[in-house]
Amino acid sequence: MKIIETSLQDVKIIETAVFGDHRGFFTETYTKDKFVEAGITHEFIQDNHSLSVEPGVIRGMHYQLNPKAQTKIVRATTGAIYDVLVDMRKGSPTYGKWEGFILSEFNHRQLLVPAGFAHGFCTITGNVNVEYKVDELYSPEHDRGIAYDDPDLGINWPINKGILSEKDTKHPQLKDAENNFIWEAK
Ligand SMILES: Cc1cn([C@H]2C[C@H](O)[C@@H](COP(=O)(O)OP(=O)(O)O[C@H]3O[C@@H](C)C(=O)[C@@H](O)[C@H]3O)O2)c(=O)[nH]c1=O
Repeated sequence: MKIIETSLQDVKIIETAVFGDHRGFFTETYTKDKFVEAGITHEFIQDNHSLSVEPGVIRGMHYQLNPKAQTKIVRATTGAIYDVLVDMRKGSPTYGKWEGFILSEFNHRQLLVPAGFAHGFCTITGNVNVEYKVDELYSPEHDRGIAYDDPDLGINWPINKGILSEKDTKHPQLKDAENNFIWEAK
């Protein structure tokens, strides 16, 4: 298993060994011992799965407030997404910064999204299945978002006009968002 650091503090790309043959491939997507050895020690207690039918669907930018903040491990099992994270942790060296990552059925990459990051993605193909593990249960009372098109963030999405849920058209900018995250050095 390979761990690749990113420009965002504590965000990591995970590459598991993929064994291809004439039938297709096999990979262990989550193996507790290997992940713990790589420093990913969270207890993942819920698995999520979404389907986005069209290219250009944007879901985001989502987070849950403490004490229900979630660490996530995200992957695309069909199609491809441009997955974006924003560091919302006050005091973090990368506070207010964003980075985008291609996650696809072809690169098998998974992304570790630490608690305190807003997370969202844009589908760049049709029929995109995204699956992710979380270490806190869904809590509608703690569920929050920031605007995917916040001009202060300037996220460079791969499309001009996304297909969004009604909820996702109404999020505040980062500067006006409810935010109780503090970065802690490891
Ligand atoms: C996230 C979630 C939603 N739901 C319900 C609430 C709602 O009726 C329906 C659809 O919810 P949403 O519109 O929030 O789904 P979606 O926009 O796909 O939300 C997801 O977006 C990505 C980017 C994330 O990072 C996730 O954590 C999550 O916020 O599913 C659950 O029951 N459990 C969950 O864990």
